[in-house]
Amino acid sequence: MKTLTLLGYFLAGLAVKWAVALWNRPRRRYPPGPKGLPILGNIFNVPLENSWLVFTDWARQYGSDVIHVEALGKHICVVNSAKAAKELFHGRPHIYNDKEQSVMLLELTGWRRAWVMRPYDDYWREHRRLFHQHFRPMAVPQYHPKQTKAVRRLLPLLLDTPGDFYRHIRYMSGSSILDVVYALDVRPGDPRLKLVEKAADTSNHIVNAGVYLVDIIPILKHIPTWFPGAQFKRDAARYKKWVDAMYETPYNQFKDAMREGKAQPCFTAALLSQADADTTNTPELDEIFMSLTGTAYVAGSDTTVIALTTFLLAMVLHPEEQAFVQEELDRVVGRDRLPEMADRESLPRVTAVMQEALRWHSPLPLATPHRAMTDDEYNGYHIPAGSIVMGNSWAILHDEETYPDSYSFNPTRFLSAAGTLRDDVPFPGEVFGYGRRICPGRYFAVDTLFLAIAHILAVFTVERAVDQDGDIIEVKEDFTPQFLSLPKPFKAHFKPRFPGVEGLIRAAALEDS
Ligand code: HEM
Repeated sequence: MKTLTLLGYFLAGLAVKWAVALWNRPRRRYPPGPKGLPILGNIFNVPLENSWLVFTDWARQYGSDVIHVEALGKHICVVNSAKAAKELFHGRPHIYNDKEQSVMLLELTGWRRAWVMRPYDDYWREHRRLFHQHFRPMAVPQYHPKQTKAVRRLLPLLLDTPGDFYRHIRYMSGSSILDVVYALDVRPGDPRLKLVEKAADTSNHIVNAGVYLVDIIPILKHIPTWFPGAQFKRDAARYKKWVDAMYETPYNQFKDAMREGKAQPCFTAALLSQADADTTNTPELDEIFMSLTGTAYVAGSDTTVIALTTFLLAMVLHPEEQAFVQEELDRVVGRDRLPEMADRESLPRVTAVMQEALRWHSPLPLATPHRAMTDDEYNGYHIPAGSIVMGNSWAILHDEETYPDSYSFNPTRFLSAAGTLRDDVPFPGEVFGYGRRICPGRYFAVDTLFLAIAHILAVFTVERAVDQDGDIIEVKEDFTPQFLSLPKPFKAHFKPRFPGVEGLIRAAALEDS
């Protein structure tokens, strides 16, 4: 008992010392933001939902494109303009390309292999270099046949069970990545697809859950799983099994197939054959390759699904924009065949609608948080080393000067009077993040989106569904408020556009199987 009392005094003493040190630390001129409480800072101001909207309002209210809040000694800076994002993330790469290290994600749940979260160091550089070789603009056309196949397999699913469109799109996006990465030909419901979906869901769950106490007090990672309040450790242990299996199982299966001479060309095959024959079996190299291949699925699948679901919501809400794109598809592609990648130059309206869907509501409105590696100054304000620095893509893509009437869904903003793509309205690149950490899968993603949008609008009109009584089911512009933000569930109907659609769809799906 006496020991416990002494321990109590000791901990209380430590807490007071920490609080006094925090209170007495030198005051710096941070970027403006809401005034916080002593010690606790802005802990009660930091928005947990739709934070991009709150940060956008603060930027206006405080008249600064970079704003600052502090919670329990942690500094958070939010960059709300394209100019500041360019200057900081792109212009000062040695400062702003690091990532915050989460104990929950990286140490407890097996996500250490997700190099999207790795620090800005040589290990990350090696991943980035290898990934870029296979996903740069010159490399991605090799994937077009597989992407086209996946999109053409989506069409009969939408025709037969349109009500399940979200599940079908998830299948299309996931299966195309598994095909490109491991040459896996998966059908809906395939256990290999289920495995990666289940593992990927854990990262969404953790990220959307907000802050874990163990990330604030890392020593908690040592408490035993049976301890009261250690639910996070029990969850982490469960997640780790799935996450490890997601990284290891398809990769090891592919290596087995390669040994048996049955491997098909894909990203994993290219990595393995590129490696020096003597070193292919080193555990270090296997770790890097597993990290590269598994992360492609996690980073690329759900983001693409969200972008496509957002596009579908926009089509249901704006039938006139849909008809505008369909007029182009009928004129360029006709009704005797399906669109192809080669049609892209002649389909600027399809590209415009894709860009507008990404701009209107990006899947990651705050991209992913970066971390300042050293102290810095911006516009006379101090940004301390260790700050979390977020690019507010939502604010940048709703800047009225660049995108007038920015809340409206208006694909023609990207088109000239002659109907070509304008080069004075920027591609909404902030959707893919910032600086050296900008999404390296973006060229592949844009190709998938183009193909999917062109195919869907060529054969279907996406419209409001009707209920059992024949009444139209209304749809609202409503998105989930967390980090990965997608349209809240809505109903849509996929109406075949012309007689003969069904034959076209089934023939193409057969051809590509
Ligand atoms: C519409 C689809 C996509 C969106 C909106 C998207 C968005 C993003 C964003 C916002 C980041 C973080 C950038 C930053 O930290 O500043 C990122 C990183 C990343 N993305 Fe994507 N992405 C998409 C598709 C893909 C695809 C298809 C792949 C793979 C084929 C991919 C692979 C990655 C990887 C590996 C990273 C980590 C890069 C690094 O840390 O250096 N993404 N993506």
